[in-house]
Amino acid sequence: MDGNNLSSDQVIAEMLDMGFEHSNIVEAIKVVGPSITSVVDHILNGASVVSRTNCEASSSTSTAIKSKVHANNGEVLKKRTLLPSGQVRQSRILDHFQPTNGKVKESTKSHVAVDAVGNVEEHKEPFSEVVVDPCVMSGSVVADSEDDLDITYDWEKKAGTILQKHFGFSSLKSFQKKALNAWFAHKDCLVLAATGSGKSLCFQLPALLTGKVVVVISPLISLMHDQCLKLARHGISACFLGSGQPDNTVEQKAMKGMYSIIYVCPETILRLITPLQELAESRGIALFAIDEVHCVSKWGHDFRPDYSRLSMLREKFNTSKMKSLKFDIPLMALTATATKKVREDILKSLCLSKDTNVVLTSFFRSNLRFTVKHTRLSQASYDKDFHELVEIYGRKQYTDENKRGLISKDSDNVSNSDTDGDSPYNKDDNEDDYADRDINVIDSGNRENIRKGKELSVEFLENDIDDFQSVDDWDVTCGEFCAQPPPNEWESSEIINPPKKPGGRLRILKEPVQKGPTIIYVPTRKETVKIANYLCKFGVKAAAYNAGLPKSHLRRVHKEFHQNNLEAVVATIAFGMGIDKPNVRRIIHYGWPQSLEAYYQEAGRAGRDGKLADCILYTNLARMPSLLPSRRSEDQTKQAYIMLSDCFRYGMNTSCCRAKILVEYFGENFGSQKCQLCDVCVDGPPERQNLKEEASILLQTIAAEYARNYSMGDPYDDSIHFDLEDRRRFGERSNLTMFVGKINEQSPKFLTTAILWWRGLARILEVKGYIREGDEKTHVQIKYPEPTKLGLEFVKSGSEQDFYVCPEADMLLAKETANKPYSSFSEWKTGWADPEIRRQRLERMQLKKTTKFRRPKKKRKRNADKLRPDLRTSRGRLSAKLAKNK
Ligand SMILES: Nc1ncnc2c1ncn2[C@@H]1O[C@H](COP(=O)(O)OP(=O)(O)OP(=O)(O)O)[C@@H](O)[C@H]1O
Ligand SMILES: [Mg+2]
Repeated sequence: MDGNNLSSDQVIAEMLDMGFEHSNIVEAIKVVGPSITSVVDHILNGASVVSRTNCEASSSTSTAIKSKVHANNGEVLKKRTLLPSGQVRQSRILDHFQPTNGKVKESTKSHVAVDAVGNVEEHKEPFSEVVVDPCVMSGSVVADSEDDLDITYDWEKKAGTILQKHFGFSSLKSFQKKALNAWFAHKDCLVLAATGSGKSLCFQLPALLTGKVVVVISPLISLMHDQCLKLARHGISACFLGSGQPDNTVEQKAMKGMYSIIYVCPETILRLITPLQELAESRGIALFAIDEVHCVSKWGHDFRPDYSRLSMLREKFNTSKMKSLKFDIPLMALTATATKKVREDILKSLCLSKDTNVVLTSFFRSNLRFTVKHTRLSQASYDKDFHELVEIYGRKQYTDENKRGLISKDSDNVSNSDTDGDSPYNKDDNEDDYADRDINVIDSGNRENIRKGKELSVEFLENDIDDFQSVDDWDVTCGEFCAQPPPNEWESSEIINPPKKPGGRLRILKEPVQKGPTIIYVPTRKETVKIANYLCKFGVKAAAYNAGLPKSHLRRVHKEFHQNNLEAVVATIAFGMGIDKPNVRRIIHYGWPQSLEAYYQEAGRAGRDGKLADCILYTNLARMPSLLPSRRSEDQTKQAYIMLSDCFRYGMNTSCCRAKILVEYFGENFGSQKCQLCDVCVDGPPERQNLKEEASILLQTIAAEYARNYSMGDPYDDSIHFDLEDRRRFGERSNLTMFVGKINEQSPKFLTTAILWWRGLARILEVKGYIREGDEKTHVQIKYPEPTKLGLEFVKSGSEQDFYVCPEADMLLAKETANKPYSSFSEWKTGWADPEIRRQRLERMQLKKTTKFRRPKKKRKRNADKLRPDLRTSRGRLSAKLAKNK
């Protein structure tokens, strides 16, 4: 069967069956072409050059060769000890680093085939994988300990060559070296490093260094797909497995060792344990990498139940389970967003070994400029909030041409005849039927695909959120990205400090960021469409992205975004993890994120080229955030509230560097450092105010209630809380709003101070340890305040103690709006007791009423004209009804 007709694929498969090393086969094919005889000769005879014309051999040679191989295995398979069962013992990582006299084979430029679904096959064309010269390797003595050779130096040198050749980078970052050192020492490793710092390289290099396979567990198909395509660009063979993989031969090929890197979703890997064990015994598995490992933890922001079953990997791929292994196959777990609690959970849930190395780097991203802005988050505020974006992208005119940008219809003009049932956008299945009606994501002319009455409109979407529970939820196999790397990609992709300017980093805040794409994150699907619609109207090339949209649309958005054809993507969290586009200049969160983990993860999509990028959180500071619906246990709900509360406090902060809050949230000590870029660093904190009077009155009111309700025991004892029985006895407890009501009754001075302001003060008192939450439920902010011992002491001290604090954002907002006419519901609620405010408001209401009711009257008249005269009055309608019933 050997001959010129055999494909590289077949030759590799045959020879893997014979027990040859995959890397040796591939290397030999590159020299002698796809012929079993020539490849075997090449390997066995020390790389003697066999010309392609001599490659012909009959298929019968195959069996003969097999026996020859086994007879000669002393040469080729010296480093693979044959087990009694005939299995080949998997070599140690060290075996791949015998001194090679610097001989790392130069190979031709890669020609890696990428198929329609993004799998990258290495055996179709010669490809560039660095392999150790088989002859040198087979003749060398395997060193038993790292001390015998300068192995560390050796792998670093090789890694350097690979890095330069495949990725164009000059050196490894220090955390990458540490992670690789751990892997090299056969140890498990937990890598915690900032978004965009280059964690992927830590697990991609082992495949190239050893010629063995690396298996990467990843939570999203779109993410796996994206990474496979990137690897293709770098000449590395990879594939992804899971429900999103339409080609069912890929799995078989992967299990035969035909790809260097296998991406797989957690659900699928659990099914593949046995074939993977076989793979470990044939080509060998260098490493299991678990990317986005925070998904393991219930306390993280993206819990995925299937991740928690990955402890199976430690159980099934160790030396006691697999006799052919000399060492347990190392596990490498990686994330950019894990708090201390989550880290502990990861170590425990994955059953990582006791001597797991934890590689922890700074989470600080020095080129990200964080800002929080207040807005009402309504359609009415889009003009104010997005005018900058419209200006940046330079098309301010609303034109019909612009209108076609993304989603053809303005939400205001949606025809009610387009019922949900008719809309193609409600049908996720059979999406290809609708491909031609797809949403026009960019302004590329008057495409036929936007048909009258079939366009996407806000009405077609529920006010749904994207909740992330399984790999299929956001399954977007994106097709091929043809994006070329930007010219200086290699140089610019290091995370660097923004350029130093005279005047220091503070000056940079005043500078606009360069032009480049923007991602706007919103909580609901409906808002993605509304805002994208709005931006398109002003000529911004914008697209909506949420898991409810047809997959063909999502694919297009990915593609156009990566090809720099889109200026803004308005997305739910579905467009988050793993987006690695270097030039994203702006991440806008329009509404409260659910946690700081999610926020930092999404913000981490910005500025991955190291250049200055903006991360702006627009939110209504007058409103407390609420939890978006999701499946949660009671414990998880509590945790979700804690995370939401941390996020809320981040937004309310006015005195601490935002980057400091963020990195310290992940357990990093930022010390007295400041980012010098965020709004707080640049604007400075607000003036400190002595709020002793306000603090005293609030504490007194709370303490009075506490003393009244709690008649037994020592009120100064902090351990005493109201239990449920107490509550039953004394009725419902007073919440903060009731306390403020009491203050208003007692002190007219505070009549105009909004509850919004008191809420801020209550948070400050809580942080200072003067009050605590009296409810066993967790709330976004203190709701049922109880005094602590410290608080009661403060009350006792009368007005002796000063109470200097920086007002929080809601307090500033409350003061700012106190003298303005009411503008929002929350402000409307306050101030009615003040006769002057009441008079002004009533006057305004009267005025509004008279103008408002003039128009509808006309309308009613018009409608009335259409009605039969006898039905115009209720009496007429009643008699008509009675007549009908008769
Ligand atoms: N040693 C290096 N030198 C220069 N650039 C590097 C190096 N390693 C990785 N990079 C670049 O860093 C960028 C981000 O890499 P990667 O996607 O692995 O980040 P990540 O840490 O996984 O981020 P995330 O947490 O967001 O997934 C890539 O574009 C990559 O090319
Ligand atoms: Mg990553």
